[in-house]
Amino acid sequence: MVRLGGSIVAAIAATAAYAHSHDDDPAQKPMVLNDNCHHPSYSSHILSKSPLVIYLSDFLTLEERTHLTELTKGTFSHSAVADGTGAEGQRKTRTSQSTNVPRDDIVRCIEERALLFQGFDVPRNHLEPVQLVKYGRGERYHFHTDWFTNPIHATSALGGNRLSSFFAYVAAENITGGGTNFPMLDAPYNQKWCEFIDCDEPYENGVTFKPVVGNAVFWQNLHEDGTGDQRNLHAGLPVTSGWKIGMNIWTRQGPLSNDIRGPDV
Ligand SMILES: O=C(O)CCC(=O)C(=O)O
Ligand SMILES: [Fe+2]
Repeated sequence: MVRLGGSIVAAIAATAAYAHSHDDDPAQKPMVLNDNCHHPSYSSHILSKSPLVIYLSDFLTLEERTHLTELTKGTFSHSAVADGTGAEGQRKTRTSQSTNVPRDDIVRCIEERALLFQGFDVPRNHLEPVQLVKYGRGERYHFHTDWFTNPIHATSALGGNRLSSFFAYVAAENITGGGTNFPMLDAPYNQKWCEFIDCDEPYENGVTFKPVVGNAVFWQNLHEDGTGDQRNLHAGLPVTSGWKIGMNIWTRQGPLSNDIRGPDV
């Protein structure tokens, strides 16, 4: 294992439970993509180095966004939250609707982009099914971390915990509100960020990413030793008018079974 910086011992301890061989499992082999998978030339801007948070502009093309929206029409249902608070609690915490996206060529192409962004060492079966989340007026997702605090959701059979998250803005219409707020991040100084971040928020509210369609936020959920990083606590702020659709791509520490990942279509 080659590691740049960080503690090798901690890194080995964190990944040992998820050791994998690239040779025998077809799901670990590089994806075979059709000729239509062209990655857009998106830009990356580091927002925070610790925790690692990177803003990606033009991460999704217009064609991909249209396709994702068409593909999932009529399939949304009330979003689940894995915190064991019971159905009523779930409804209050996360009032959005969500759906898993069938993995066709275009979705595989987006998955490949998310994997390549993370280097060359993340096998594709570490990705959860791509999820879309839709919010109408008044809907929100209260403060949470994407990594699971309850170990029953992070067993090795479930691929361990969520190492990283991409949250992309797929669609929005007449939207006010609906930003993604990270209260523990320091707001950056340069005015150029105001294109992507709500610069009207008071400094003590942290960073609120505006729902700019096509763009995405990437962040690391876990520390090097595999424990959860509380600093990436975040919320989908209430949509005050209009609606938005976002996309989650979550990478687990280890492989997920085909049952969980679902079929290629
Ligand atoms: O809607 C947002 O802005 C954030 C959604 C989110 O954090 C999630 O789905 O885990
Ligand atoms: Fe989240």
